[in-house]
Amino acid sequence: MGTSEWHIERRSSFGTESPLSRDGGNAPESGSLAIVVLGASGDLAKKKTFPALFHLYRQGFLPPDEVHIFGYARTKISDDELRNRLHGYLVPDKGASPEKLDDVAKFLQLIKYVSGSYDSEDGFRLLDKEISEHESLKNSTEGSSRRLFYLALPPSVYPSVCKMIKTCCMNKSDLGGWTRVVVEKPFGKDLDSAEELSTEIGKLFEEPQIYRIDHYLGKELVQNLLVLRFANRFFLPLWNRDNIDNVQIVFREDFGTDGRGGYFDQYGIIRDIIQNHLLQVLCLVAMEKPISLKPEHIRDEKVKVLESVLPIRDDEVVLGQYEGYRDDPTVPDESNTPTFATAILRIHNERWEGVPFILKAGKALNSRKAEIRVQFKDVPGDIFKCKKQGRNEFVIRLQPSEAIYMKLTVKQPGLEMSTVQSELDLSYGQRYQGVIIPEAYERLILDTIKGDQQHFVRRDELKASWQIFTPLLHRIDGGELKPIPYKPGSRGPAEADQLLEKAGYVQTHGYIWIPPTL
Ligand SMILES: NC(=O)C1=CN([C@@H]2O[C@H](COP(=O)(O)OP(=O)(O)OC[C@H]3O[C@@H](n4cnc5c(N)ncnc54)[C@H](OP(=O)(O)O)[C@@H]3O)[C@@H](O)[C@H]2O)C=CC1
Ligand SMILES: O=C1O[C@H](COP(=O)(O)O)[C@@H](O)[C@H](O)[C@H]1O
Repeated sequence: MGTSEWHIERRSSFGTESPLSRDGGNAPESGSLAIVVLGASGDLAKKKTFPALFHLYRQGFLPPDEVHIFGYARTKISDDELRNRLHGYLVPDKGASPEKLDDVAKFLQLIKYVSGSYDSEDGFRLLDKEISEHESLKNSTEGSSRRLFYLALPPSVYPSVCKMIKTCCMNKSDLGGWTRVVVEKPFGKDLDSAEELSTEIGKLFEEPQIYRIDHYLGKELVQNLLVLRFANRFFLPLWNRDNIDNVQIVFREDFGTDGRGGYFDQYGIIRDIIQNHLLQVLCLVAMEKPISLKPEHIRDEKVKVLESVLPIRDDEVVLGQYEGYRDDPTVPDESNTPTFATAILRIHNERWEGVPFILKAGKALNSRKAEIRVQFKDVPGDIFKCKKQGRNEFVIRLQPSEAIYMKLTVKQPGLEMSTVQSELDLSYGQRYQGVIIPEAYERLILDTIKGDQQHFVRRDELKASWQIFTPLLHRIDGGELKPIPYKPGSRGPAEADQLLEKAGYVQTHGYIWIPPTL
């Protein structure tokens, strides 16, 4: 089965053949695989990349007779020191069984560490030597070597690191094989810098070799969006401006920048969350049906949506900054960086004309959640006076407690004929008991090994997304727009709720969805 088809991943076998996803049309799906985590000493590597690799290993996707993992960074540490640093992040479940602990030890033995700089050949030549040694030990005769470079690094070093990989570390085999690079967000700071970065990397690698990761595309319910929309008759006729009043895509965190203030202050909430994660979700909610599930067909439709977005109006933006944000010593006292933003995007096409897409993200708020909330218009000719109960809503809770629920009006059970708002609820914890939902990074790294780019951002998508936000970001950077202070632990600035109301969102009072407990 090809990776371009919708399928359930086979847990027992490693890799599937996909003519479409091969880099050079000749990529082997077995043989030695070197996974190199650059920036192995950093936060992302220890919290996400290595744990994701560990989970893949435990499920049999990284067979030890084929795979070796390399950490690379400037910090001078030994193999064992890196392993010790990672150890605590590899046993997330409390009271792990002795077998699981044994898995951790075996996995850690697959990791080797190489220290070197990001802009000189010495370190990368050493890395290449280590990879080649591993390949000569593990390469199977019929297959060929595969090299995956994961850049868990600040984007400022991407160009030099890519150049070093290209100069020193490419896959050597003439039997095919491949070299792929995974780059983390943020890809640039605005349209020009993103294009510059893309051009520099594009001179070194072909687009099928570049995997721009956006981990929201690896979340279970984000991956479910196309199925929900295009495999259900329910939604087909309703999913348009005639029935939908407004759409909210919301990200909330109940903690602040927590030790990442220095990084965050250079970017702000729009570059950190909205321009990438929330906009990717918007694409999947708003795009037309692709002609097939081939990655390029899906990505073509996403680009069309992005290119249909109208310029953002200043009066449809509310920015906020939580009180205490500037207390972080790495944040300048005069920082104008928003830690909260609500922005309305308007899609100028036949399906969505007039429907506000409200993107909202904030740090240090009163709760942690990410969701898509599709609010329908009022029922015409309402004989039940439903309006007082609230509108129909279709909500996709991305996290925590993954769920899909539909708010609808029903008869209040009992003798009286009165109406009440209730819900049809598909809560994953209850419906899929015992099913472990894979971590986004786990799924996406597996896709890079398989050569499936469906859930990665293509260069033209990236460009179109920066085109939407760059004018607004430049006005914020220039101090023309100022964030409104808000209390940590609150809903954010009250002005954001007023904007929502102005955009047509009608809040349901007296009803709250509570995730069912088992
Ligand atoms: N952390 C997170 O939760 C997330 C991070 N990301 C992205 O992933 C990438 C890595 O993030 P994260 O791990 O947090 O970053 P870190 O700041 O932890 O940096 C990773 C490693 O890069 C090296 N490094 C740091 N600063 C520099 C510099 N100025 N020049 C050269 N090397 C440097 C350090 O290794 P050494 O000094 O040993 O070489 C460090 O251990 C970034 O692009 C980030 O935006 C994306 C989503 C979430
Ligand atoms: O990319 C980022 O995402 C995290 C939130 O990810 P989640 O999967 O926990 O929702 C955010 O905290 C961080 O600021 C941002 O860089």
